[in-house]
Amino acid sequence: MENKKAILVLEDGSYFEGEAFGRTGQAHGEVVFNTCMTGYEEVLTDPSYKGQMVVMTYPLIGNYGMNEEDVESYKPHVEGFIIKELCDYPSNWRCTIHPVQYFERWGIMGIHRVDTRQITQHIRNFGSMYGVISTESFDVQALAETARNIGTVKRDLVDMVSVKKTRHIEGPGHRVVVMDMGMKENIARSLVKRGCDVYVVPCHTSAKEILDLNPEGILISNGPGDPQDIPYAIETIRNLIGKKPIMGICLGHQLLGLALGGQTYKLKFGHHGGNHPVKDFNKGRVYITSQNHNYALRDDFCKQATVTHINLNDNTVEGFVHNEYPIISVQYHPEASPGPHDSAYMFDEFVGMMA
Ligand SMILES: NC(=O)CC[C@H](N)C(=O)O
Repeated sequence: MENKKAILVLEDGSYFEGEAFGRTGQAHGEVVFNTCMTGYEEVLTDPSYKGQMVVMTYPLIGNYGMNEEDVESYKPHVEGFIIKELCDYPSNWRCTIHPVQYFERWGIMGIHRVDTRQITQHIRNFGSMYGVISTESFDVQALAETARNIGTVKRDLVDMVSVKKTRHIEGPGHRVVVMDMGMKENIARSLVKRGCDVYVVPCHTSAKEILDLNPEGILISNGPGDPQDIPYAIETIRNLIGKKPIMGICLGHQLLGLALGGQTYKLKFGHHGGNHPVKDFNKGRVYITSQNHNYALRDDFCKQATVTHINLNDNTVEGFVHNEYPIISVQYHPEASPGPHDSAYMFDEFVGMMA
């Protein structure tokens, strides 16, 4: 692999020099760190990372290559990938493409041979921040200025990753409409595995159009960005509450909370990884969960719902149920991918609500 110099500059002026892989030029986004030890294919292709550059804390990435089955979307969505060491010679019987070729094919910028522990500690201490990866300019002050400006540009990230037209995955069981806010494919797979007849609809679909599909349940998916930036989705969900069983996952969970009158806030550096302990009060058990979010619901979020799950690391809200209607919602990822499968029971509960 050709050794081309690259630099990562954060908005506060701190910088890290390393080597480029994939596309060259410049890439920018919010820099977050992910603590998964495996699962880089799922991380790269999770649409919730739109607008973000991910630092992997695990030091060796790419050792099992890439394949077409473990992805969460047909293409990568990270804006940039920041790693300690990219494996030159991946080895796995399922590997169909080398990570470097994958990055080149999709025009994604990567930087490796940087001290990912130092970057992670910096973000832990000072919070997630915007950053720029560059192979063409090494002017730290100018790049830091560019990074600071990124945060001020508002974009509808959800609209950028949601399906453009309704997708139908036929099944013999309950009809579920998934509001696609940036759905990870394993949500669809988890429903299909349970026999559901799945309609994945674009984020701008109205409540009436959703109800016209005659669903037995509605699932609001994960997705990128700040939930408060998409008032149209909150309005749609408000018009669905009480009409059908609903399940919210991650961004979907935050939007449901907002539709019920709750409030969201931004965490210092978010939860991104496959090792977050969550207590389920109803079951009296602790599950290790897969997580990827920067925002959270306040714990006093509304009177109509009850908090059912909390994160044991920082006591933030991880799930709730509605006090009157069949609505369940979790901040973490019951579909895992990557991460532990402890929480797949949430999909069984959703199917149970529809039965
Ligand atoms: N994975 C998700 O759905 C993330 C939700 C939201 N974008 C957040 O960062 O909190």
